[in-house]
Amino acid sequence: MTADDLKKQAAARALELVQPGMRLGLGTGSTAKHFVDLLGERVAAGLDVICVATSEATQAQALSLAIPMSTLDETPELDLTVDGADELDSALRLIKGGGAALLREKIVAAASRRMVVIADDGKLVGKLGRFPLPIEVVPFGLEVTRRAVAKAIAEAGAAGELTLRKRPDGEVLVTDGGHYILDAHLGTIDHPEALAQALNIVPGVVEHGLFIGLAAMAILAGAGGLTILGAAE
Ligand SMILES: O=C(CO)[C@H](O)[C@H](O)COP(=O)(O)O
Repeated sequence: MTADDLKKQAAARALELVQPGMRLGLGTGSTAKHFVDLLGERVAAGLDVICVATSEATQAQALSLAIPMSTLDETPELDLTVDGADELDSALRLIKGGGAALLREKIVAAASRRMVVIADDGKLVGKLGRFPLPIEVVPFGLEVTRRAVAKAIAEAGAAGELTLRKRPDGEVLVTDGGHYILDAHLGTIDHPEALAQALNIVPGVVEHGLFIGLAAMAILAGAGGLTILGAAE
């Protein structure tokens, strides 16, 4: 079974949580893409839902499948958001933003009664930090912000290189919100809450990829089947 098959299995299990009439947040990335594809099939078969996307890419995918789309301004309270993650631990603390959508992903997750993570079980780690932590920053004053981010990371007891994310063609990546991303290569994050708080107050930091206290459940697919973390309902 391929990693993509596992992602699809997790997405299919998450689809079972969707009820008619629900207001849904749609995540971003290759795993969330499976969920949106499967949801599109259910919508084509008559399921009534209204959705908000976490990225322009997901918005385009959902519209191509004729999924009814809204905005957070029109639909500020969501019942369920289903999204992928780059890493998670057993306390359902996440690193997100590998697909550069962390800002909208966090806003949508926070507007949802319930956030469910779907992933292959290779994303589950004992300690967060192997995946570089994405930190979204405004382009203005980048070097000043980079130094302040480095200081905040050190104060939270972590250390590692900060790299400005580039696109495959070598140009600086610009997010849907018009910002840059600094990836913090930390190796391990011993104190995720402290790091999140330290980053929250750096001027120029728009958002960071530590999602703490947002996910209520994770559906992890592995060779041995599905593992559910958190509250199943
Ligand atoms: O946070 C994200 C995008 O910003 C994604 O959810 C995360 O990168 C996981 O992606 P994938 O399902 O492709 O592994």
